[in-house]
Amino acid sequence: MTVSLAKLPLPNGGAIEAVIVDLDGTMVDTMGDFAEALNRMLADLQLPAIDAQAIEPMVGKGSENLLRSVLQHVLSRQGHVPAATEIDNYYARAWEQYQHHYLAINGRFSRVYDGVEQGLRQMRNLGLKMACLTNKPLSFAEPLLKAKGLRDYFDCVFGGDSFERKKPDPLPLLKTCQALGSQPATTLMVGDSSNDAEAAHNAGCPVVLVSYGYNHGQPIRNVQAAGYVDSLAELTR
Ligand SMILES: O=C(O)COP(=O)(O)O
Ligand SMILES: [Mg+2]
Repeated sequence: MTVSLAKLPLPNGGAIEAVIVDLDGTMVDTMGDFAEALNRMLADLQLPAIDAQAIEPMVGKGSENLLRSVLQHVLSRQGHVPAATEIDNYYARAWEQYQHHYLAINGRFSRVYDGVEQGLRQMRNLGLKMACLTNKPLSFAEPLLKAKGLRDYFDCVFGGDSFERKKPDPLPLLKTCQALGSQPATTLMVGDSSNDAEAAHNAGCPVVLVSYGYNHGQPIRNVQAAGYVDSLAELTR
């Protein structure tokens, strides 16, 4: 089933008044940036490299979770599972190096998915209020959106460190609705993962998922949603 904004079943037959769009895996394919920044960081720490395929299922729950998963992966050897304390020993330096490298390469190894600009432009033309809500730190998200020419489509942008908790907690969605001045029931979340869907369900927002994103390595159609699209441009058809 594909879906368009005009056909979304909403309570009381209401219409969508606002849209909240996820960033990684929904608007921008950032796997190249993640791989580059993480491998530069791992080289600094004199740890083995990791390939993009192994990184993909780790993306979507913010940088701290990503770094801990990557350290866990590269510190695991046959017969050795790293203890939490072993990961802790690397964490502070890993975060510092990762931040440095990510900001240096941000956007250079990533690309905007087909249909994103068209979809965003059409949603703006419909007069919808629009926010970007990502689990990426805000200091990574803002320059990436600017570099890709996407920042000006949004009334506001929030990152994984903008609020007390991240998606899948509903708090960031509720706070974003507040900032937009919209009701959750008429605010559509557009994302690529169960993380986005869970946050939306718990916030009372309808959710549509893109078919091409990351979703922690799991098939996206196993995640409950009002619909699935192959391109953001489909939303306004
Ligand atoms: O976990 C991340 O860094 C990015 O996640 P996003 O899919 O919420 O943009
Ligand atoms: Mg995502």
